[in-house]
Amino acid sequence: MEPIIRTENLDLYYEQFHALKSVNLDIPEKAATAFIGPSGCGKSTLLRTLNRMNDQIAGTRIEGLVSLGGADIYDKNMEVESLRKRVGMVFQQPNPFPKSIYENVAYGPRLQGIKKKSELDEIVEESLKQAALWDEVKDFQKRSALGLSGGQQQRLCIARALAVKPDVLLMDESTSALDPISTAKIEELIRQIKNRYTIVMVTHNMHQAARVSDKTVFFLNGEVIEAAETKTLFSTPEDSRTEDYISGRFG
Ligand SMILES: Nc1ncnc2c1ncn2[C@@H]1O[C@H](COP(=O)(O)OP(=O)(O)OP(=O)(O)O)[C@@H](O)[C@H]1O
Repeated sequence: MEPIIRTENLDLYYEQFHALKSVNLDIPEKAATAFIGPSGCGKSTLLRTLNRMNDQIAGTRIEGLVSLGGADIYDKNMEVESLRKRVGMVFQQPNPFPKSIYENVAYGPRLQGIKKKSELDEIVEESLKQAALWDEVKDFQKRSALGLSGGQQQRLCIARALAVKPDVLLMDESTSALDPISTAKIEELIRQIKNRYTIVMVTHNMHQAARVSDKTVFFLNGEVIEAAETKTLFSTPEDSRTEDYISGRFG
């Protein structure tokens, strides 16, 4: 699997606190990678470094390299807006705009200058289909997104992220606020789209990582303990700490 994202000797500090310690990691292109590990081990912190969301947290300092398609994303010439277009993000809580279903998805493409209604219609339909929401909302696209269920809102947020055709989709515990049926729908849609997009997901749920990801990365105290093909990591982990974690002995 070809890496699209690479971190080299990546350290991150929140003021004095050393949250990521010399992380060396390859994220394969057009596949799903899951970050697992106990609470506070740095999974979300690393995810946020991949589209520079940590820039917004005062006191954050980064050393080392994060590259996307070979380009250093912390280079002074990197435009953060265009980086975030290429690396989209879906959060734990669904956060649709207080606008119609249609306008939520059309928002990004409009910002990119697409004005033609037929073109926008096509992007909205395709994005809603990819997010497995089209059949449920195609006749109600003018209704407020806030009237959708939590699970539908989360799939709408995924559609909104996909509408700008990102290379990478970051998902930060994107099913943890949802019921099991909504969670299963999102897992299924990840399986459907992961051959077209690079997906990086933080999950507390090891079973979810095993079900949907191709590669799994196990973190402990800000360090990558083990990164391997998901099947290998869950069947024959190399490190005893990985084995203890996946067998439920801690965390
Ligand atoms: N904005 C911040 N300022 C200071 N410390 C922070 C900040 N965000 C996270 N941390 C600390 O960095 C460490 C890693 O946090 P992070 O949220 O990345 O862990 P996580 O593995 O995603 O945890 P969880 O599974 O609970 O979400 C924790 O000790 C956390 O308290």
